[in-house]
Amino acid sequence: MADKARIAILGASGYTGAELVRLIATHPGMRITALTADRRAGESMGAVFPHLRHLDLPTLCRIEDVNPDDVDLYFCALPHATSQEVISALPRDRKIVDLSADFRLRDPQVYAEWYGRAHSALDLQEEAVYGLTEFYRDEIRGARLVAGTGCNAATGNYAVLPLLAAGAIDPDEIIIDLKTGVSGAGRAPKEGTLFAEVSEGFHAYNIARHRHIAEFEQEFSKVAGRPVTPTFVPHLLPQNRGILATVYVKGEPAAIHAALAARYQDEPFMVVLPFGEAPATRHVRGSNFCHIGVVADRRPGRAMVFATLDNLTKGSSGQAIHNANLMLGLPETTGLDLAPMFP
Ligand SMILES: NC(=O)C1=CN([C@@H]2O[C@H](COP(=O)(O)OP(=O)(O)OC[C@H]3O[C@@H](n4cnc5c(N)ncnc54)[C@H](OP(=O)(O)O)[C@@H]3O)[C@@H](O)[C@H]2O)C=CC1
Ligand SMILES: CC(=O)N[C@@H](CCC(=O)OP(=O)(O)O)C(=O)O
Repeated sequence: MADKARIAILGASGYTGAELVRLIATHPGMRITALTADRRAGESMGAVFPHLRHLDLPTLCRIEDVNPDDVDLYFCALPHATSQEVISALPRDRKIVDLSADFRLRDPQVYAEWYGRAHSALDLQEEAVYGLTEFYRDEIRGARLVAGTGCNAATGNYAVLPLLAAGAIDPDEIIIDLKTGVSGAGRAPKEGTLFAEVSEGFHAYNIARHRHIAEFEQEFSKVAGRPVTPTFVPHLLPQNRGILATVYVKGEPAAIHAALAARYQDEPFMVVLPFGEAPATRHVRGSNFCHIGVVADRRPGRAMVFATLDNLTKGSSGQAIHNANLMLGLPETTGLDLAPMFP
C-alpha cells in the first residue's frame, strides 16, 4: 500500500473521537498525526481513555496547534455549531468527515428551524454530501466534505429507505419507535445522562420533536418523490451502546422482506435476517454491522421492520471511516472488518 493517509481527529477526548482512535489504531491505510481536545488539551489519550493506554499516540492538543501540512483528512467529532466554525477555518483543499449535525440538512431554512440558529457556513453546507454510505457511495467517493448522519437517523433510514424506493409501504403510515443507549449523548456530563437518572428506568424523550425528524423527512421525501413525515419517538435505555428501531409499516410483509434483502444483498455491513426474525443490539456491539429483520403483524397488510446498530460504530465513527475509505480510494471495508463483541 502507498503511504498511509495522515489523520487528525478533532474532538478526540469525546466518545466518537475515542472510537475513531480505537478503529484507526489497526487501520492499514491511516496514521494518526494529531488529536485535539478542549478541556482535556495537554493530556495524553491514555490518561483520558485508559482503554487506549497501550497505543503510541500524539498528546491531545488544541485545534489551532494542529499543523495542516501533516494532515490529509480530518475527522471532526465536535459538538454541533462548534463544528461549522472550526471547519470554516480549515484549509479548503483538505478532506473532512464531520460527525456533527452541522452539514446534514440541505435546506438552510430547515436547518435554522430545527437547530434554532442560522447556519454560518452555507457554502460548506451546500458542498457537503450526506454520509449514509450505502445510499451516497458514488458522491462520497468524489467528496471533499462528508456529513456523518445522526445515529438514530441512520437506523431509521436503513429500515425505511429501500421500502419507499420499492413502493413496498404506505409513505403516510410510518412509525419509528426507537431505543438508544446513553453514549449517544456524548461524554460531557449532563443532568439527563447521570447514572441515577438513567439506570433502572426507561423513558421517551424529544417526543415528536427530535432533530433527526428533519433528516428522516429530507431522505424519505427524496426517495419517495413527495413529502413524507414519519412519527418518531426515541427512548433512552439504561445501556451504553446500541440502537434498536422498531418501525411499524403498512404493506405486504413478504414483499417488505424481499425488498430489504434485495437492496442490501451486496452491502458488506448490512445483514438482513431470515423472514420472521428480529435483531438485537447485543449482536452488533462494537462492530460496523447493521442487522435488519421483518416480522408480519397479526393484522393483515402490516409489518414490523427492525434495525439495530452500534451508535459509536455504524452510527458514527465506523460510518465515518467507511466514508473516509471511499474518499481516500481505499477498499471500503478497510479497518472495519471486526466481528461484534458478544456477549
Ligand atoms: N455519541 C454518538 O453516538 C454520536 C455522536 N454524534 C455527533 O458527533 C459529535 C461528537 O459526539 P461525541 O463524541 O458523542 O461528543 P463528546 O461530548 O463525547 O465529545 C465532544 C468533543 O468535542 C470537544 N469540544 C467540545 N467543545 C469544544 C470546543 N468549543 N472547541 C473544541 N473542542 C471542543 C470535547 O473536548 P473536551 O472533552 O476535552 O472538552 C470532546 O473532545 C457531536 O456532534 C455528536 O452530535 C453523531 C452520531 C452519534
Ligand atoms: C442518547 C442521545 O441523546 N442520543 C442523541 C443522538 C446523538 C446523534 O446521533 O446525533 P447528533 O449528532 O445529531 O447529536 C440524541 O438523541 O439526540
